[in-house]
Amino acid sequence: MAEKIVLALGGNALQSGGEAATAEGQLTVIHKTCEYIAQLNQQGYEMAIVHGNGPQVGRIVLASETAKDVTPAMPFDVCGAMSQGYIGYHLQQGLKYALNKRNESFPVVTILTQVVVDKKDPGFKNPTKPIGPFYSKEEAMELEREKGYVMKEDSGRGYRRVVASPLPQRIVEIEAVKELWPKAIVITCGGGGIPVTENPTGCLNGTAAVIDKDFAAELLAEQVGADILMILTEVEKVAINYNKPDQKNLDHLSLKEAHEYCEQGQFAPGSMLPKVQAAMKFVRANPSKRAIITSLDKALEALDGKTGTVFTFNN
Ligand SMILES: Nc1ncnc2c1ncn2[C@@H]1O[C@H](COP(=O)(O)OP(=O)(O)O)[C@@H](O)[C@H]1O
Ligand SMILES: NC(=O)OP(=O)(O)O
Repeated sequence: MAEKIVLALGGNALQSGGEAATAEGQLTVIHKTCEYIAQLNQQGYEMAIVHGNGPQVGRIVLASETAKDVTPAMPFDVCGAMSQGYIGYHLQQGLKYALNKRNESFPVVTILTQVVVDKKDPGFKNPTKPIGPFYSKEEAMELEREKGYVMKEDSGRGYRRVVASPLPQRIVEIEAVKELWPKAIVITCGGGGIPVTENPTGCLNGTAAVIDKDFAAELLAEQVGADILMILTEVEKVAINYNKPDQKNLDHLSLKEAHEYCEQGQFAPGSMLPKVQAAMKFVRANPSKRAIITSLDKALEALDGKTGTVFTFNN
């Protein structure tokens, strides 16, 4: 039987580093990304794709705020929905092209996905999710003063606006995902899902936040019974002493080892830490399964056990 994979696509799979997040730039990068995904499809894996949206939703929010004198600014959740729509559209186009080249006519579908979060999630009081472009320290301080943004340094790459990132609790469209999965490559929970809260009558309301796509991918992987959670980012392996002379890249992490390294602060919050935590959560819930963190171009090799950092429950 085909193995089921949930793929979480990081920023570099959608946009090249440092460049402005233009639609054209994104489509060019996505075409390359889709070549790798089509290879996985060719190998017979059943896949769902979850993608990030930090740069995109940040720019949509900025554009909307800038245009507020001519048309009312869009609420944050609507900006999230717009980012799901346009990234999904690009992935559908890129995947169709890559599959056609291989004479495969597999359907590809994007599901606009809402994800329920808890109104009382502590994430609402402590913004951590970086969105939009990078700024210098001086620009960041001015934005804090002028617009009331919360700005934070992002992994040595510059300053970015940070917003609330509550944990995903429930995927509203999960039944549709399960229905479509065997018949199509499903793009779902984009940008971690459109964050909504649920009132006691079951009514859903959009909320101002950006859910972490690695945590949403993990929740999805659990709910569809995926065999593998694969988190694709810029680095081939997770490291300890990252960016230091004694950096050590890791081939394998048991739950216990990963926990110890987290305690030591080896993984940067807002970048590698949520990926490691998502991988740990998946293997804790599925002790016989594995999670992998690697780069997009190494995905196939990592599935063959040749590279990447593999997380398992035990050693
Ligand atoms: N311990 C670590 N091991 C490897 N990479 C790390 C580590 N700590 C921080 N990083 C950085 O985290 C980045 C991944 O986070 P990020 O760029 O936010 O993810 P995404 O690909 O989802 O956009 C890596 O490219 C690397 O620069
Ligand atoms: N929503 C989200 O996690 O986006 P990034 O992967 O771009 O941070």
